Amino acid sequence: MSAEDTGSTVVLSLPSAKVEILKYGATVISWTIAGKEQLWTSTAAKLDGSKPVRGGIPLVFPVFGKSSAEGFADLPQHGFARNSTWEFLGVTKSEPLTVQFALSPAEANKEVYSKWDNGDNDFTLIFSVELKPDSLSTKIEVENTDKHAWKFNWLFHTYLGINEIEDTLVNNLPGETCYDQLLKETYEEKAPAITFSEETDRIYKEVSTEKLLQVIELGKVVHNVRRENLPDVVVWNPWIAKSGGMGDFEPKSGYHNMLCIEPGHVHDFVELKPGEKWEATQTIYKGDDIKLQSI
Ligand SMILES: O=P(O)(O)OC[C@H]1O[C@@H](O)[C@H](O)[C@@H](O)[C@@H]1O
Repeated sequence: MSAEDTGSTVVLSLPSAKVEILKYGATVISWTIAGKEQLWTSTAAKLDGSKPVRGGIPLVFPVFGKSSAEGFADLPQHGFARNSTWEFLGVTKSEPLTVQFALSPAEANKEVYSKWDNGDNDFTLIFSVELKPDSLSTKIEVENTDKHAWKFNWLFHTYLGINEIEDTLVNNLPGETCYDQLLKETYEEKAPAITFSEETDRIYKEVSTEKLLQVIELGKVVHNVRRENLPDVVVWNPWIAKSGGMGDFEPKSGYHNMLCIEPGHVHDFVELKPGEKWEATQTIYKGDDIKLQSI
């Protein structure tokens, strides 16, 4: 069991599992179990801090997508957490092996941070990564260290690795309210399972966190995604044309091998008053049983 700081990354190793976190964005860029990669990261992803990483688990804060809301309109898509270099705080627990990273205005990418309410919001983010033999947990704690209230979105932009998108489905979403970002329409999900045969970009809103999300390939559960305090779920696959237009998306056939299941709080902004804290966790774990949960 070890945690190694390589300078630009932190690598946690157990006998059969490993996770690599880039300090830029505190982005998990690889997670393996018995040598098998569990996430998808583009072979053309920039890992030099020149742009957010295409793949792994980018962190989205303080805005999801673009927003015209006051204080957010000038921010680029998905905010500044994914394009700021976080401070590595070290190992905080050995069993299970856990490390933490911090971001505050002092470390934040000034150019982007200053576009959030004119850089007027003091905050502390603490990001924890916990590695177990068959699971990876990522936890975020957001604290308002300012004298006034402010608002934010949070999202774990998780790129899960799969063998073939057309053999893949996601369960436990029927009956949920969905906003389709491509159709720009809100509807109730009627499909018994979510399947993929074209570009997909949907926000499932206020999905009970009692509901487990399972990624099932040819009848086998390949990922279980558990959420704490993360009511919304973005389901994204860029398919052919969209991935073709992204310079950092390689190989171009990569859309077959990835599916973004992105737990977050994005249907509205969370408001924090001075001194208040908010926390949320995503856990991805292995396990074979299909669990169907009713509405
Ligand atoms: O290219 P970016 O900024 O990393 O965003 C990728 C995708 O992120 C998803 O979360 C959004 O729903 C998509 O609309 C977006 O295209």
